Amino acid sequence: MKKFDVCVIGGGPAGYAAAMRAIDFGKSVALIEKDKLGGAGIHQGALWSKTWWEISREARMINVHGNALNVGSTEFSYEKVKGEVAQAVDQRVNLLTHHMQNINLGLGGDLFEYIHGTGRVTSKNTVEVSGNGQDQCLEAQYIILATGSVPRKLPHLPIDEEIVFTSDGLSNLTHFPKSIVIVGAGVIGCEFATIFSNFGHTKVHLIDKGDRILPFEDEDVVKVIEKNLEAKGVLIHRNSKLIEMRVEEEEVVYILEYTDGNKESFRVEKGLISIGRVPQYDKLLDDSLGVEIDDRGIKDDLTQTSVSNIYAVGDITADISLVNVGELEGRYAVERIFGKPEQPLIYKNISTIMFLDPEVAGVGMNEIQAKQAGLQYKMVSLNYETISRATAMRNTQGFIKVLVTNDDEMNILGMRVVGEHASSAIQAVALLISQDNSIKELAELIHPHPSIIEGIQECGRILMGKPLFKPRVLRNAIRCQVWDGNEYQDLVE
Ligand SMILES: Cc1cc2nc3c(=O)[nH]c(=O)nc-3n(C[C@H](O)[C@H](O)[C@H](O)COP(=O)(O)OP(=O)(O)OC[C@H]3O[C@@H](n4cnc5c(N)ncnc54)[C@H](O)[C@@H]3O)c2cc1C
Ligand SMILES: NC(=O)c1ccc[n+]([C@@H]2O[C@H](COP(=O)([O-])OP(=O)(O)OC[C@H]3O[C@@H](n4cnc5c(N)ncnc54)[C@H](O)[C@@H]3O)[C@@H](O)[C@H]2O)c1
Repeated sequence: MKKFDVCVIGGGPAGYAAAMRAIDFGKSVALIEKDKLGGAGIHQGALWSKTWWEISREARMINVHGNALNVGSTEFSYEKVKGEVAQAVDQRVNLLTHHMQNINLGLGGDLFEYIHGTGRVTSKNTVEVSGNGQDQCLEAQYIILATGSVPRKLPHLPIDEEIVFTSDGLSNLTHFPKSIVIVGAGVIGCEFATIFSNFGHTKVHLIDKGDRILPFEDEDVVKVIEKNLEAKGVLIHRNSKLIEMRVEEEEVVYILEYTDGNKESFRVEKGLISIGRVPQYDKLLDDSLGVEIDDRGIKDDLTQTSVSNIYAVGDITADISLVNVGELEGRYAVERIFGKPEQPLIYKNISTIMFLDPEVAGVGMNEIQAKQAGLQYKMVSLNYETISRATAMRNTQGFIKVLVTNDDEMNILGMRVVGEHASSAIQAVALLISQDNSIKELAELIHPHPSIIEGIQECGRILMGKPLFKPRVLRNAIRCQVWDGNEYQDLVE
């Protein structure tokens, strides 16, 4: 039986990051992957969907600016776009593979081994690997579970991955459908509504069980996204509930019931179900192990499960499903096992981008979360029209919104940026949040010009009462208020 210091099950972002960090400690590590290296970080997930999004944006630009450039209307070839996306995926897998294949060079021993097969933890220190024609059993001092998540399904939704898809099966599509209904208007649903509507070949219908799209995001953010989706012909179903969905003559028929009791039936070519993801641990653990599991998934205390040498990282822990969080947890678990973690595992400064139209970047709390936490906070919101980079881009749609503590310190609680280059604005604020630091730090820091991040600097100056643009003059572009637990009060007269 081969022996390793660590056995990592799952070769997605969390597992890969854990394995690579173990090598830094000079530990022997086996990385087991049952399907495709990279997991949802690459395939049918982050990289794949972002490549679709990037190309769809270019398509949209060509369509929008076509007249000015004398291009006229353009048909985009589904096959060619799909081919380009496949190349992006291959490129990334090739990089990881090359890196993995050469990782032992110069280490003075074979520390790393990649094993293709399905892993199953049979005892506290043993893992069985099957399905690759060479079943084997490994012994490991520590085991890290990183088997990710899969799309959530419900019995009344007829998912067949041919007519009604999840994101996992969407690459089976062979053409831009004439119409598609997307059930679940969260991150995946709205990203694909953006992608399909950007190409302009598909009529998109969008449904959520919440009373609006992106129900977990602030209303001002959602308003901009809704407006742009609807401008591209997306039908957002409101005040209604999906009561039936079926496949009929190779098309999707669905019935909505409105709040007034009326019902309406719709027929579209395809369906996409994006109602969340669930952790994947089916048949992963022998019952005798006693790893504690609750209705959300495997229970962990800062990545350690109830069995002391078994750790769980990434989507399997059912907290936050993001590549950066998976990597953070994977690295943290290994540092905790073999040394002292360099940083505590904190989630309050996790940053995200939602790839919509325009992009939405977020770090820390939004207003919904701050209110749920019962906080009083100061809020400043600054429209893109005040930022000269946005003027230069000829696109001033969007805003920056910063939340800070309602005291003299004004420590940053969170930020949302909606607009072009939104993601460029996140890093500095993420750092300040992790340090429990104040917006004042940014107000005095010299920023590059012209840049979107100058808008964050201006937010700081507004809160400190020394902005370039006076809120009382630009009332439509600047809001500066305090939420006192019950209502907003203007901070500038
Ligand atoms: C459509 C879509 C778009 C997304 N976009 C973004 C984005 O833009 N940004 C972002 O940060 N996140 C995004 N995510 C989320 C992100 O992809 C996941 O949070 C991340 O991939 C989780 O990493 P993981 O390693 O925990 O799991 P996964 O990536 O799911 O990897 C788990 C791996 O484990 C393997 N596995 C499972 N069981 C076994 C077993 N028994 N033995 C061996 N191997 C096993 C699986 O085959 C898989 O390769 C997106 C997800 C989806 C679905
Ligand atoms: N850009 C990114 O970072 C990115 C992109 C895609 C996915 N992801 C990750 O993947 C995860 C999964 O994405 P997702 O969009 O599936 O989940 P989600 O939690 O973002 O959204 C699910 C949506 O489905 C709705 N819903 C739930 N049950 C429903 C039902 N029965 N009928 C109608 N609507 C229903 C919810 O109200 C919610 O709005 C996300 O939480 C995110 O962490 C991240």
